[in-house]
Amino acid sequence: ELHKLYTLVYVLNKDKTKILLGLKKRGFGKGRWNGFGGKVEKGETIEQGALRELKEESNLDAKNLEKKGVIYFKFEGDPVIMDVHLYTTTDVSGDLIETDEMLPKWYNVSDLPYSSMWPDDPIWHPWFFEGKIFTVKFFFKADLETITGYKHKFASSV
Ligand SMILES: CN1CCN(c2cc(NC3CC3)nc(N)n2)CC1
Repeated sequence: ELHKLYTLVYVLNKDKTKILLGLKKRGFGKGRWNGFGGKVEKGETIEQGALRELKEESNLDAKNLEKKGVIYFKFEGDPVIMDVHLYTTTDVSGDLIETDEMLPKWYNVSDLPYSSMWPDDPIWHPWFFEGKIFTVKFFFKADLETITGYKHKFASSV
């Protein structure tokens, strides 16, 4: 099928009590808090794309990224599936800045602003915070709000 590759990077503090989110200021997902990421471009690996987007959107350099999963999104009436490759890191350098794309803010992982996040987040976040490696496929209505179903698998690697 038709798949378009995207990345999503969550930066956590060393004791994993806090997570860095960004408020998307324009484009797809404008007005929602999310991790950092974007499209994977020709000529780069998915991981290189994740590092590039983190740097572009937050000015942070991740020393290494841990692959945590792949989230597939199918939207009613759209044949193209979004493959969102999920990474995490606790090892970043550089000065966090607000960019044209993102307003950054550290959140307690116990108190995330789910009403201003994508509706799928509360479904897969528990698996992510439990350190599981997973794939999940969401079926959305065209309104980008209504989830008509999802199917997930736990994996040893993705
Ligand atoms: C480059 N970005 C990364 C993040 N991403 C999404 C999407 C998403 N839900 C889909 C219904 C839209 N949920 C989260 N948490 N992130 C879209 C592409």
